[in-house]
Amino acid sequence: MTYRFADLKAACQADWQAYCEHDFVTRLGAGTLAPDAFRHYLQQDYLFLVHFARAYALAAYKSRTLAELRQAYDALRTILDVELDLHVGYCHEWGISEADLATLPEARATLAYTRYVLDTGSRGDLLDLHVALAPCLIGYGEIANWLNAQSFTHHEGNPYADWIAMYASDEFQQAMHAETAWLDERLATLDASRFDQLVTIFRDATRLEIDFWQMGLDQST
Ligand SMILES: Cc1ncc(CN)c(N)n1
Repeated sequence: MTYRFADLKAACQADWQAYCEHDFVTRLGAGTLAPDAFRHYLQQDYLFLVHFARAYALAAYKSRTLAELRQAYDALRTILDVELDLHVGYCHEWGISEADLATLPEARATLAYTRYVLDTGSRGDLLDLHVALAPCLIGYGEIANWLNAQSFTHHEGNPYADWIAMYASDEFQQAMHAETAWLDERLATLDASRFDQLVTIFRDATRLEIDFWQMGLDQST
């Protein structure tokens, strides 16, 4: 059998759907999410993105070729210069200053997810690390597309419209497609036992994304 990224999702179908169609997501689309829940999510997501950037620094360290090194470098630069910059600006609009962000305590869901990704990358190889990062990069792109296709999603006057637009943007969508293509190429060479190892990583990371949404909804720390 020749594996593709779609096979990872199919192996974790229920978890993937619970992540992509979580209540936090549907309320974002409908514009009914409690502002305090979104604010809490934004704060924790800042911490998440800092560790996400570190994960790409780890990807650089794990690289074996110049192409892999460049891929990690480009991703790290995009997170720092685009996603984190946009995020800090977005936090500002929601009344959260950079000084607040610098002193935030880390919620347990943030700690669990980010350290899981870093640990998976530390003990495994570059593919393990990319699979642990896939729910993040590919998931948010799919979520934005799914929201844009739902009749309950409001674009006019929705306070979360900018957030959806950020992940539906050409830049983010291109990064998502490039990552899917990279994974398709790597997964195609694997045997069943290696693929099963990666399913475990992908499922764990997807479940940790679900917990991250829930942390936002519950405003848990
Ligand atoms: C928790 C989480 N997962 C994914 C993304 C998209 N990079 C994000 N900003 N935050």
